[in-house]
Amino acid sequence: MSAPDLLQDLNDAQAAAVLHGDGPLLVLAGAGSGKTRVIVHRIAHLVTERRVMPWHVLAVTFTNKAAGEMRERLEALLGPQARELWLSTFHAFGARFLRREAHRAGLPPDFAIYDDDDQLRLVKSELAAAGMGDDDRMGPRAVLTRIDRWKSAGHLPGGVKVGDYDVEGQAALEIYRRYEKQLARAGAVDFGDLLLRPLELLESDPDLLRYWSGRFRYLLVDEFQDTSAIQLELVKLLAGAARNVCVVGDDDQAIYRWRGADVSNILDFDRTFPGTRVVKLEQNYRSTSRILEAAHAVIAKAARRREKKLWTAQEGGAPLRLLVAQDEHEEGEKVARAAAGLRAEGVRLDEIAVLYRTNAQSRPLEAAMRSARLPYVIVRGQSFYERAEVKDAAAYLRLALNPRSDLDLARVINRPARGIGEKTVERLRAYAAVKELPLIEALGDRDAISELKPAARKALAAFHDLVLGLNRDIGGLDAGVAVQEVLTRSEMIEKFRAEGSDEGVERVENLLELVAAAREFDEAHAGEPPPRDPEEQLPSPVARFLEQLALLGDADAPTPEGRVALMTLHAAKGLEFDAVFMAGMEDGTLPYERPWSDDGPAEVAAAQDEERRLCYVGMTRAKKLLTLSLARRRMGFGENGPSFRATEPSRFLGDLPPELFGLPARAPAAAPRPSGPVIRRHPGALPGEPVIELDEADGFQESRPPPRAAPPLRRPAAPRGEPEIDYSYDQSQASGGGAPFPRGARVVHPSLGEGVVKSCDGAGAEAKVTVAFFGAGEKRVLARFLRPG
Ligand SMILES: Nc1ncnc2c1ncn2[C@@H]1O[C@H](COP(=O)(O)OP(=O)(O)OP(=O)(O)O)[C@@H](O)[C@H]1O
Ligand SMILES: [Mg+2]
Repeated sequence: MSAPDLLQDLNDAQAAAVLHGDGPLLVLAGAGSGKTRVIVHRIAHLVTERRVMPWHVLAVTFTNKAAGEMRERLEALLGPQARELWLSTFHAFGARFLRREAHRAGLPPDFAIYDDDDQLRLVKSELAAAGMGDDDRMGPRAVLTRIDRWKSAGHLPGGVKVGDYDVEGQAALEIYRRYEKQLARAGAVDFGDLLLRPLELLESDPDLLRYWSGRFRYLLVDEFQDTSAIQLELVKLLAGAARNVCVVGDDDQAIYRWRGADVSNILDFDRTFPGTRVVKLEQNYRSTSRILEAAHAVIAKAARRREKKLWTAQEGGAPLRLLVAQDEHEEGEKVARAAAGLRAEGVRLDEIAVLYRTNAQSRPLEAAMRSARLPYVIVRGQSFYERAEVKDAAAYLRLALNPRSDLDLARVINRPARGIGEKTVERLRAYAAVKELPLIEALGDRDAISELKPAARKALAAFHDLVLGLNRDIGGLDAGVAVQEVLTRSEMIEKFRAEGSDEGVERVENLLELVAAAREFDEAHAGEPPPRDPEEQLPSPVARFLEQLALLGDADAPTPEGRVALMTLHAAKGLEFDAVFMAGMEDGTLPYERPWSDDGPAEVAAAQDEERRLCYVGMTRAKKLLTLSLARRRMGFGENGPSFRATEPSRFLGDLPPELFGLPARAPAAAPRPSGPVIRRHPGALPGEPVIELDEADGFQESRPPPRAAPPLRRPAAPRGEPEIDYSYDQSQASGGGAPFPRGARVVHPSLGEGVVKSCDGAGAEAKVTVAFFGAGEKRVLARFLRPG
C-alpha cells in the first residue's frame, strides 16, 4: 500500500497526526472525530512508509474488543504483518510482559490470573483463617477495596503505612500480607499485579528497561483520558529517551475516575512530555447533527471542561425518540419492539446497541429480547464467564496447571457434589495451616485424613487422584481438548445432566459453550507464527486460554454477527452503532445515585459530572438513530426487600431541546392536554432550566398497551432459543477409549477434524497421539478423542 491510499480517507488534521515524525504527540478531540482512526493509520504508515518493524510498535487500547477491532483494521491495511504488532489492553500487555519475564518476577510461566471474584474469595477465606470478624466495616469487600487501592498506588504490604490506632487498617494490612502469600504459593497474580509487577521490574532493572524501551520504538495509546497513575508511569518508562509516544483521547469521555483513572494524565500531557505536538480534530464523522447536538447539550453543563464543539457534514437526521414505559419490563418490551421494527426496516441487528447504566438493568432487557426472539449478546464477559459452573471449570483448569492453588482447590473439592462435607474441608484446612502446606499436599497426607470416616477418606483420595491426573495430562493439550477433559473427568456435565432440571440443562449448555469458546481459541491461534524472540517462551494453550477468560473485562466478549449488543455505558466506550437505545433515563439510574453514601459535596459533584460524561459517551455511540427510554417505576431494593418505586425522568433529558425530538420548540402552554404519561421537569431543576414536556399527543410515541398489574417478582422462564453452537461432539464418544493408532493412520478429531497419525506414546485411552491435522496442523491430543478416519 502506498502513502496516498493511507492518507486519502483523512482530513488535514488527521493526516498531520498520522505523518507526525518522531517525538510526543497528543490528539485531544471529541467523540467520533477519528482519533482511533488516526492511531490505526499512523501504525500502518509507520510500518509501510517508515519501515518500522511491526514488533517495534506497541499500541494500547481500553478493551480487548477495541484491540480486536484495531487488529482487524490493521490486518486489512497491512496483511499478516499486523500479527506481529503488540496490540492489546494495558492489562493484557502486562500479562504478556510477565509471561515473558516470569522468571525475573519469580512466577511460573503458566501463572494464573485472579479476577475480582477470585480476589474476594481469597480475602474471605483469609479473614476466616485469621479469625477476623465479618462485620460491615471489616467485610471482605471493604478489605479488598483497601488492598486494591494499595496496589494501584504501587504499594506492596512492606510499603504500606498504617497508623497504630487504625485498627481496621492494621487488620486489612494483615489480610493483605496473607493474601500476597497465598498468591505467591498459587503462582498467581491479580489484576493489580499485571501492571504493578511489570512496573517494578522495569524500575528496578536498568538493563531490562533498556531492552524493553528499545524494543518498543513507537508507543500509541487510545482513550488516554482514562489511564491511571501506574499506566502513565509505564508509558513514561517504555517511551525511553526516544519519546515516540502518541496518545489520543477526549477529556469529555473520562468515565473511569472511580477506578483510579486520572484525567490530568491527558490534560497535563504536554507537561509530562515537554515539546509535545498537539493536534485537535473538529469534524465528527460518526453521527447526525441532531445526535451531536443532544450530546453537546448534556456535556456542555459539566463543570470544568475544555469547550470543544464538533461539527458534522450529516445535517439533520432522524429525530431522537423517547420511549416511556410503566416499569422496566414494559421498557424492555418497548425497546425490543422498536429494535424489531428497525430490523424490519433493514437495519442489521449488529448495528443496534442497547446501553444501560447498571448491570442489574440487563435482566428485563434480556428477557424482552428473548420473548421477541431477537438474537442478542451481552457484551460483557461476566454474564457468561461469571457463571458458577464456568468458573468451576476454570478452577479445575487452573488446578490442572498448578495443584498448589488452594483457592481453586477449595472451590471445586465438592463440585460436583462428591460427599466431601464442609467439616472435612475445615479439618484439612486446619491441618494445612499448621503444617504450612498447600491443601493438595494435605490431601495426600495420611495423618491429615486418618481420623476421617472411610467414605470421606475415599472421596478425598479420588479427588486427589483427579487433580493430580489432570495436572499430569492437561498441560500440553490444546485448550478445547483440555476443557473437554476437565468436564469429563470431573463429571460436571454428567452430574448436571442427571439433575434433569431446567437449571441443570442451562448449566450443561454453558459448559458446552465454554468448550466451544476454547476450540475457537485454538482455531484462532492455530496458524500463529512462533515468537520471533527465542527467549519468549509460550505458555501452554490452557494458560493462554485462561488468561483470555480472566482478561475478559467489561467490554470483551466477542460480538457475533447478527445480534443486538446489550452492554453497560462503560463498556460502549469507543464503539459505534447505527441505532443506539439508552435505557433507564431516570434520576437515580442515569445519573446514578448510590443509595447509601456519606460522600461530601465535592465528591458528589465530581461523581455527577462523571455521570454526565457517561451520558455523553452513550449518546455519541449512535450514528443515525438515538432512542432514549425510561420506566415510570422501577424495582428497587429497600429495607423490606424488593419493591417498586416511582421514578423521575433523568435531569439529562431536561437538558435536551425538544426540537431534537422533532417537536415544536415550546409546547403551547394553554393547549389542552389529553391524559397520558407526561415527562416533567425534574423537581430539583432550577427555575429557567429547560423543561421537556412530552406526551402521546406529541405523536412520537407508540400506542400503549392497557395498564396492568405489577408483574410478579419471579417471572416464568423465557423460552429457550435454539442452540447456536454445534454440540455435535458427544461425551459418549470419549468414553469408548480408542486404542492407540498406528503411524500413518487416518483419524478424525471432534474439533480438529481429519489428520494423519505421526506418533503415539502411552497405551489405552490415556495415550497421547501426535497428529498432523489437515486444517489445524500438528497437534498432540489424547487417543480417546480420536476415531479412525
Ligand atoms: N476522515 C474520515 N473520513 C471518513 N470517515 C471517517 C474519517 N475519520 C473517521 N471516520 C469514521 O468516523 C467514525 C468515528 O471514528 P473513530 O472511531 O476513529 O473516532 P474516535 O474519535 O476514536 O471516537 P471515540 O471518541 O468515540 O473513540 C468511524 O466510523 C470512522 O471510520
Ligand atoms: Mg476511539
